[in-house]
Amino acid sequence: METATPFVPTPDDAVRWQDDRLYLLDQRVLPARIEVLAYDDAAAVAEAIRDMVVRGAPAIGVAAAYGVALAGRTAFAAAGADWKQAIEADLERLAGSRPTAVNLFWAIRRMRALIATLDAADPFATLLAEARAVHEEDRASNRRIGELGAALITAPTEIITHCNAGALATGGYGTALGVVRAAHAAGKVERVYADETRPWMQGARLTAWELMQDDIPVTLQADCAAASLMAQGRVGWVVVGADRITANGDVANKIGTYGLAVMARHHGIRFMVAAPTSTIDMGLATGAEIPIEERDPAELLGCGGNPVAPAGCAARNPVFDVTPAALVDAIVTERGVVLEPTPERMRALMG
Ligand SMILES: CSC[C@@H](O)[C@@H](O)C(=O)COP(=O)(O)O
Repeated sequence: METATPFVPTPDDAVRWQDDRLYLLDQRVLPARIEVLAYDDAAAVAEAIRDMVVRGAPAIGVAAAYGVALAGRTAFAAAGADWKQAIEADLERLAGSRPTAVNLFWAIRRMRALIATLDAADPFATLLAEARAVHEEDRASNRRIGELGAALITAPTEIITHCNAGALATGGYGTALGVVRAAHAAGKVERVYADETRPWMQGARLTAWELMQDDIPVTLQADCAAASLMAQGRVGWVVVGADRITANGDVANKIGTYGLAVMARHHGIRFMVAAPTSTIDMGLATGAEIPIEERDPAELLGCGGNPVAPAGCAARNPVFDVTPAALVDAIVTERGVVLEPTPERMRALMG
């Protein structure tokens, strides 16, 4: 992996295949630096997912699909006709990179299903075409999610969003921010409040950056400022993305989302989850079964390299939480909208 500048990236280029290489916009250093890293092998892509060079559930899935294509290229170069055995270690590496976003496992399963149909010939072109399809389909899904989500917003209003569920977090356009983009184009967004999203600051570093590039009015707030803003009565919707939605409509998303949903219900504010169906895991009955990633407490104990807590202080750093379906007003997918999700309504959506 190396730093490369073959193009000037926009938020829609967080993941890009070009010149037979995978390029990832390094989300760890935004917005201070706009840097693109180049990847030629799956092990490095798995590391990029773990280290959050690329993050956000759909973007992780898209990057993993390209990672499988790279793995196929490496496996055929090393083992020729025996490439199917040789590719396994890389598939495991990719699957082990992060535990919560189900799009990762969805993408690997889709690539595996294709692998099962292939013969001993060089698989690279076929795997790459599938990865490109995963990428294109995600972009198209987000456009549709944007339209459907914006249609639910019936009057101009202020919106709170949490973390970053924008172009950067997807194959392009965004899920929650796709809804915001479409609603803004329709004149329905008076202002977006971006929670800063401790400890990784996706709201401050990524969402504020994306929305400012689109000239969508955005105000950054500390996570703990959301309740007092809601009490002022101008916010009509909370719009967030998801990392995994279970068969009953429970939603895992960035830590702090659950609290926002509780506060939104208290204030009579509606709560929208925007996500492609690749984020829905019908194999899990409820959110209690979702593996929640715990990251290094160092992410919490320091900020930008500066300590913010006493040395030796114990800390917990779960990076996702589960919002119960009962607090969700709408799940918006490319296949349609589920209002007040129940197992029956989720089954009807997923067929
Ligand atoms: C469209 S992205 C949806 C979610 O993946 C997003 O809200 C989120 O929680 C991202 O978490 P991250 O830890 O930055 O990968």
